[in-house]
Formats: sequence, C-alpha cells, structure tokens
Amino acid sequence: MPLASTSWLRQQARPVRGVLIGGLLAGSAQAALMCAGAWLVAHLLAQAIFHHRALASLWPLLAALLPMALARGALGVAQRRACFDAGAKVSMSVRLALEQRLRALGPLWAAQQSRGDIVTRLVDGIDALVPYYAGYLPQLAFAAIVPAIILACALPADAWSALVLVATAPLIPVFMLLAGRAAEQASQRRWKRLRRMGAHFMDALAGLTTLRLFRAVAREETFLAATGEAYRRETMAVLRIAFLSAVVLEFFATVSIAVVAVLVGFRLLWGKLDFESGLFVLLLAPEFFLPLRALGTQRHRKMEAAAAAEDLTALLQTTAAPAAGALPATSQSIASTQIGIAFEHVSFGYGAGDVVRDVSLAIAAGERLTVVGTTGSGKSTLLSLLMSMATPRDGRILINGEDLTGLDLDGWRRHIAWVPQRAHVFHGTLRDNLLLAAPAASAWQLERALHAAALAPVVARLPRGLDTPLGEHGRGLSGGERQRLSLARAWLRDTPLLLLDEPTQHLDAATALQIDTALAQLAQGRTVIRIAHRLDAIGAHEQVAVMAAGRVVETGRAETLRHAHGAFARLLAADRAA
Ligand SMILES: Nc1ncnc2c1ncn2[C@@H]1O[C@H](COP(=O)(O)OP(=O)(O)OP(=O)(O)O)[C@@H](O)[C@H]1O
Repeated sequence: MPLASTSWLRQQARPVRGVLIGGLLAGSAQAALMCAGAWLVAHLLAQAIFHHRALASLWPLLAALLPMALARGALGVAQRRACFDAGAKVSMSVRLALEQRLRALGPLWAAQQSRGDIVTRLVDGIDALVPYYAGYLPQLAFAAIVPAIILACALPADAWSALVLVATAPLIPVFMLLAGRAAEQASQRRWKRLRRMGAHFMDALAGLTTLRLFRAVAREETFLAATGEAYRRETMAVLRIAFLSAVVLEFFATVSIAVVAVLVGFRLLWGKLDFESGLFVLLLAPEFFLPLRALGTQRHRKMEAAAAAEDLTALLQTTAAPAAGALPATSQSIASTQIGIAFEHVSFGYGAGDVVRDVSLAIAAGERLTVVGTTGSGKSTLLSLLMSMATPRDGRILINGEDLTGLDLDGWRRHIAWVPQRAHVFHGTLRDNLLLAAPAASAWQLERALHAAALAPVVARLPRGLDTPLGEHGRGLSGGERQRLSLARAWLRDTPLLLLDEPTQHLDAATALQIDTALAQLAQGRTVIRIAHRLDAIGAHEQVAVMAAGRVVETGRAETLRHAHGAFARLLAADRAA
C-alpha cells in the first residue's frame, strides 16, 4: 500500500473529523447498549429459570428491552448517516480541488490528455473514495472501540472468556495484513484497467464516424469486449480475495467463539460459573468479533480508494510545464478599453522542442494584424499564448506596456473575444450557447448579433428557434453554422480585442463575404489579430505577419509582400496553384 496515498486519504478526512467523531460516538453508544441488552437478557433468563421469578415481577425489565432495541436502531441510522455524510463531503471537496487544478492546467494541457481517462478519474476515482470514509475508516475505529467496550463488560463477568477473546482477536488483523498485499495489487490492476477502458471507450465514441468509414467498428468492438472481459476478471480477482479473506476471518472468529462456549459450558457443569455470567459472555462473544470481521470485508474498499487516490494525487500535483499559471500575487487589472500588444522574443513549446520561436511582433491599439503561414507553423499557439492559456518559455508579452504574466488573468480574458477554428457548442439551447458570451444581453442585442453573424436564417429554420436544444458537440448545427454561432458570441461580447482563427474557413463564398463585411464593421476601433488561410481574401492594406516553423519570417503590408518574392508571395502562389 503506497504510504503517500494512505496519508493523503487520511488528510482529506480532517475537515470532516467532527462528523466522523459524531458517527463514532453513535456507534460506541450502540455497542454499549448492546452490552446492556445482553446483560438484561442473561439476567431475565437467569431470574426466570434458576430463581423461579414470576413473569409479572420481571415485566418492567422485559419492557426495557424494546426502547433499548429502538435506541440501538436509531443510533445505527445516525452512525451510518454521519459516516456517509463525511464520505460525500470529502468527495465533494476533492472534486472541487480537481476541478480547480484542471482549470489551472488549462485547455492546452487538457488537449494532450485522454478525455476518457480524465472522466474516469473524476467520476469513478472520486466515487471510489466514498466507501473509504463512509465504511472503512469508521470501521477501523469500531474494530478497536467496540471490542474494548465488550471486553470491559465481559471481564468482570468472566475473566477466562475475556482472556480467550483477547488472545484470539489479534489473529484476525494479522491475517488481514497477510491477505492485504494480494488485494492491493489486484485493486491497482483493476483500477488501471478501468482507466484504460474508459479512455478507449470515449475515444471510440468520439471517432465513431471515422471508425465506420474505415470499417473498423467490428475490430473496435472486439477490443472493447476483450478489455471488458479483462476488467471483469480483475474485478472478480479483487472480490475473490475479499470473499476468501472473509471466510478465513469467519473461521477464526467461529473457532474463538467455540472455545469461549466450551469453556463456559464446562465451568457451568462444574459449578464454577453462574448461568447469568456464562450466558452474558456467550452473547457478547460473537459481537466481539463482528467489527473485526466487518473490517475484513471493508478492506478491499480501502485498496480501491488507495489505488484511485494515487491517481488523483498525481493529477492534483500535476503542473503543466509551462502552463497557464495561477493568479500572481501582484496581479494588475487592465483598465483601458484600448489594447496594444507586443510580443518580445517569445518562445514556447508543448514538449521538449519549441513550436513558437523568438517571435517579436507589435500591434498598436485599434490596429489589425493578419497572421498567415503553413499548417502547424504556430499561428494558433500564438493566440493561445496571448489568451494566457500557456506561458511563454522565453520572452514576454506586453499588454499596453504591462507584462501579461503580471495581469489578473480573468480580468484580461474579459477583454478578449475569440473565434476559434472549431467552435465548441455546449449542451443546451442555442440561446444558452449565445448567452455564454454575454449573460446579460438583451433580446435586441441577441437579434443584432444573429444578423451580424448571418445566423438569423439558421435560427428561422430550427424547429424551436433560439430555444432549440443542441447536443454536446453541437449536433444539429453544421460546421459553418457553428462558426457563425461563434461569431455571434464575439459580437455579443463586445470586447476591445478580437482574436479570429480563420473565421470564414467553413463557409461558402457568399456567406464568407457576408461575414467578412460584418467583421469589418465589428473590428472598427478594436485591436484585431486574425489567422487567415485564404490569402486571396486579405485586403491590400492589411498588415500581415508570415509564420514558418514557429518563427515570424516576414511582416509588412499585404500589397508590398505580394510583390516581394518572399514567404508571403510563395504562400500565395501555392494557394492559387491549389
Ligand atoms: N496541445 C498541443 N500539444 C502538443 N502539441 C501541439 C498542441 N497544439 C499544437 N501543437 C503542435 O504545435 C505546432 C503548432 O501548432 P498550431 O496549432 O499553433 O499551428 P497552426 O499554425 O495554427 O496550424 P493550423 O494552420 O493547421 O491550424 C504543431 O506542430 C502542432 O502539432
């Protein structure tokens, strides 16, 4: 069992210590009541059988059994509720911490991960923690507290029986430790398989069209069936160890109870023990082992929680290097509605190599820059750096003369409208998707944005107009329509900086022209950085930066570059030839 994950699991219990102690007190009171109930039963029977007391005189004692049973039941409910509450609270706080970490790691880090793997960790991983706090941890305490209470009650009644219980009790934890190693390995194997299966299933689901097209669905099905079968086998291995160890624990407990029973029986026969004490310890003996046996059955939950915790702590400690950092202590906010940008010798890489190299560019407030370059030359990465989704490895980005790393990130991002290459459409209605950009937008503002982005005819065609529900990935909207939705969001956002990652790529010529006109209107008075693939559509007076292999290799006005026989002219020629 990795010590780090066990101590992390315990650490998480600190904020819910009060709730857990409440559960333990309820459980302990339940054990004390059980002892009192056992004594009452033994006393009643001894009085009735050996002292020939009439039922009428025993009636008050007999009647006391009912409230005792009810109180035990109520305490049991309170104890389980408190423990479950603790589990739910811990899982909620871990989920929040993970969510914050994921937000800090940012979309560039997330893009490099398997989505299925993250979902498995966030859902199944956190769910695996609940039984640890709701079941195992309280049971661990009960395994010490309840036998101690029972022993304290049994000792005055019969020291020999108490001695047998004390002598045999350690056998159970010793065996649990022996079985623990195998259970731990099986749990870790099972957890790793679940993660792999989750990742693969999500990938298969996302790429279903591609799989169909390549007639690879059957192969994928076979693979998933084999993984599912392996997962079943590993789950069965964990359960087998859990059940086998439960049987062995049961055996030890039964033998010990039998020894107590034999000792009690013989001493009753020899007249060395009175009936009341004998029956009392006989009733207590099974209860003595009950929490230890229950701990044995809860142990595989601890293994599962530890396997999941190892993964969750790894995720919580992940720092994307170099990633969008947390808010610096000296964060400043941007007050201006005019944004001037300067890249100064900026370099960045996702892995070992750089994909943006020594880039220096200046865009004055209210100006427009068009970035062009071959695919993979680093254009989108440049925008990601500007949006502070990642931090430059070298160099710096200045916003109105202030270093971007010193700015309040949320405040900075409020100044940006971004139209990406592939606009994401969230699950919800079209209206929800639009209001994401400006939650307080009025009906009139919505209407204006729809017209500007040429989305109004699309809305008119939808069965429920703006209230038409859209799927998680925008099912119901074509690529071009999604692009227009993204443009409408930019319109609604009304920010001083516009970042456009080829906004007309998926559109037909007529709609592209319509959007370009709308964008020209939107761009007025704003700073605009636009990535363009259709070089023909670049206006003669536009300021252009040409990127190749992460570097800015040429800058200047489009009309000048067209005749300069440089990188831009070559791109243009290649574009026309295609
Ligand atoms: N999240 C990522 N993780 C790792 N590498 C990435 C990631 N995003 C982009 N890259 C790599 O960085 C390089 C630059 O990518 P980028 O998307 O910035 O290029 P681009 O010029 O915008 O390309 P395109 O015109 O095709 O959109 C490419 O080699 C790409 O494979």
